[in-house]
Amino acid sequence: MEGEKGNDLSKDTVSDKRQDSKPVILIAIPAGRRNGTRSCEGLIILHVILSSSLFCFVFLELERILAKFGQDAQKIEHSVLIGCSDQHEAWFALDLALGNSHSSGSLQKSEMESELQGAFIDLRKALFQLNEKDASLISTAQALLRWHDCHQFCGKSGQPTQKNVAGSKRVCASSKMIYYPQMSPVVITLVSDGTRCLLARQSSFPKGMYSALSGFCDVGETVEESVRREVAEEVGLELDSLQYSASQHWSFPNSSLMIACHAAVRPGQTEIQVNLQELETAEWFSLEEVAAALKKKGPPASQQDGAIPFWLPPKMAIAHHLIQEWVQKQSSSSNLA
Ligand SMILES: NC(=O)C1=CN([C@@H]2O[C@H](COP(=O)(O)OP(=O)(O)OC[C@H]3O[C@@H](n4cnc5c(N)ncnc54)[C@H](O)[C@@H]3O)[C@@H](O)[C@H]2O)C=CC1
Ligand SMILES: [Mg+2]
Repeated sequence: MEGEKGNDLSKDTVSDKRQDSKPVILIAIPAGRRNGTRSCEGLIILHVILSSSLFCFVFLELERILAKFGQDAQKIEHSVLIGCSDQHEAWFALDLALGNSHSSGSLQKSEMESELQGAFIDLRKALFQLNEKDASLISTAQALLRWHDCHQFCGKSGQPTQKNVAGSKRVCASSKMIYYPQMSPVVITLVSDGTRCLLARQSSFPKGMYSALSGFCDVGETVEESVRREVAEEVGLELDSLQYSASQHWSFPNSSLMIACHAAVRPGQTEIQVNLQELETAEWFSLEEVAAALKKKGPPASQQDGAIPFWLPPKMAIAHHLIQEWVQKQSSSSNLA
């Protein structure tokens, strides 16, 4: 799919531009998994075609499909604006609310798949297959749709809230409260001692995968304070310096703004105390080890003794970007020496 999201198309006026030919991306959030808690992680499924690009429908086609499955075309009003093309063609996303074979009155996943001649796949897997632009659209779509699903009632009056047409907010007519989609800021930090970098594993990570240290920002903290606290909490290190690198929207567990930083400890102050409540392990790795791991694509096969060699997060994760940046910086400074 071509085009940028975030073009100059006002979210509140886009309703007038929504016409029959506008594309819609279909998303299915299974019933029982719609509560927005950590257990939702990785369970959202999306429709992607095998050629690794997003599969979109125009409204008329979608109306026909919904009618075929006995669904009201009004369901399309639940769609949310997720971006637009260079030609100012608006893109919307719709949660199909698919049921399983035991739920009645909802669209059935398998029947929908045969009608669409495609397959719903896990969000994490979809993100691996798509290009950067499409992956970003899909994660925006999932985050917005899940936010709407979890904010149908006003926290003050208890009354139902109403979505605006674009889906950029919800309003309570009774209390006049306006709710906007939320993101949680998360810091992710690659700590270096000058020659090695510190990588850690959480028990929930795939076997053998190590990443940079991460953690949610607390209310009232600056990014710098969060980085220093998280590193101290998770591995007991005091940081000497830190530097911002990049940021990324991340769909898991809900909607996070990942803020990536490089950090350094003073030489000789490298002894770590791993907080085993948060991490499974943390270790210092040399440039050679990290550079070799970066060259591997995806999880390596297990060795004869069953052990999985150390590997790093995939390209689409900001952790990968941080690690790659560190390797480049270290390699160029060792070439200069
Ligand atoms: N894109 C990437 O490269 C990476 C992304 N991440 C993401 O960063 C997130 C945070 O990293 P962790 O080390 O797990 O954080 P963490 O070290 O702060 O620990 C997670 C715990 O923080 C608590 N918490 C506080 N505020 C929360 C909030 N707003 N939402 C959910 N839980 C909250 C919960 O008890 C949760 O179990 C992960 O869920 C992961 O998906 C982590 C590493 C790499
Ligand atoms: Mg953490």
